[in-house]
Amino acid sequence: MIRIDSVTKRYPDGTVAVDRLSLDIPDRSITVLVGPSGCGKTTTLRMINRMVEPSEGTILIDGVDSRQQSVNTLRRSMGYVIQNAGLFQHRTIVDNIATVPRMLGWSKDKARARARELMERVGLDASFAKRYPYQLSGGQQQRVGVARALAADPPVLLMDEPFSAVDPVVRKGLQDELLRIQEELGKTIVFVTHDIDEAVKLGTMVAVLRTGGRLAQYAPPAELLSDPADAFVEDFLGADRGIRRLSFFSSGGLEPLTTPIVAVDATAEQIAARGATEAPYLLVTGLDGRPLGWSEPGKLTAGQVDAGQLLPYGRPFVAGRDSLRAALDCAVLSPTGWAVAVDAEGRAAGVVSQSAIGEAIRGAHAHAHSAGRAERPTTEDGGGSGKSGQKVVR
Ligand SMILES: Nc1ncnc2c1ncn2[C@@H]1O[C@H](COP(=O)(O)OP(=O)(O)OP(=O)(O)O)[C@@H](O)[C@H]1O
Repeated sequence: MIRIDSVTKRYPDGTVAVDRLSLDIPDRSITVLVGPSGCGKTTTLRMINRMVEPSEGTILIDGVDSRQQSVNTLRRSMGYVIQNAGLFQHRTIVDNIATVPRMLGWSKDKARARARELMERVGLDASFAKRYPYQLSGGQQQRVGVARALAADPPVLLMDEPFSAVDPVVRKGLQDELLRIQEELGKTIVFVTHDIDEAVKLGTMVAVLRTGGRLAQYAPPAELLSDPADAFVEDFLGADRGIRRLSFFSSGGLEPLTTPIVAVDATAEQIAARGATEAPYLLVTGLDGRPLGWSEPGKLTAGQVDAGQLLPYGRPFVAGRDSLRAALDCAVLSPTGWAVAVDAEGRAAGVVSQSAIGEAIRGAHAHAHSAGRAERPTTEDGGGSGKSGQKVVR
């Protein structure tokens, strides 16, 4: 564990960048420092590897004052990733990644073999090995930056706004990749961002800092969203915090109705029987069980279903795996107001009304309230890093 114990940083010009900050950073998880520009995030991160020395207070690594280690030993145990990757422009990708192992005295072959292994781990094609950084996109360069930081297998990774310079799609890919790497390698990651969505998606714990380097709140993301400590945190979380909180609730409690589902080859009797359900529309599926679209019961004729005439079913959610937020989104975007649930193979598993989702939301809130706070799930496209809880996709 990294313990930041009542640490203050006062720069020579008198600026107090960090003010009596105390944080316990758990092992093998992602701790995010978030807050507005100038609130002391970078300074805090740099005090962990002693690029900046605290003016007061101590930083303990596994119970030992970080000042008791040599700076070199300390930094070797901490990979460091910055915005724009900070690659050596005159070195090939493979040699960029091999930098630290080479510094540690590994042979060129061994260091390059390690670098190639890491390229694969961060999702970089082996054909990039001999290229130079300028021949890679921004997102690819960031992957190289992550690979380079991981090269000597340090237990800790310090990441300073590593993904802020890339577009939202690439950024999402990099975030997902980081969650996957974290799950596989179990690193202790301290991650700085000014983007609260990124913080909520990646953080096991999130520290919200306010200007002047003071801690506003330190909590798991679900708790941050449900119980912001004060108006500053609430404001920083933004207006749609209620909706975003639904990302932490599983859709597993929903009970999709199967009766309004008819196969494209259904008989007149089957259509008639299905038409008598509580759903105002029928979901027509193909012979493979995948949804094709919605139809009013009276408009379906056995043997003559025209898929082109059906109402689009929108984006389905995977029952039990996706979150209540995803289910609600499907219902809101569906032309019928009903969400389509599918199984992991994409076959229709049932349909859910907005009011059923509303009930599930109320139930989840009540449960979270009685449990003290919402459980911290892991998510496929965000929200977690492989700890306890159910897989929920947001
Ligand atoms: N070397 C320095 N000398 C004096 N003041 C500094 C120095 N480095 C940073 N500061 C000040 O300390 C405060 C915190 O800076 P820091 O870079 O830690 O913030 P930050 O939260 O990372 O900001 P940003 O999100 O804009 O990167 C700012 O007011 C900054 O101007």
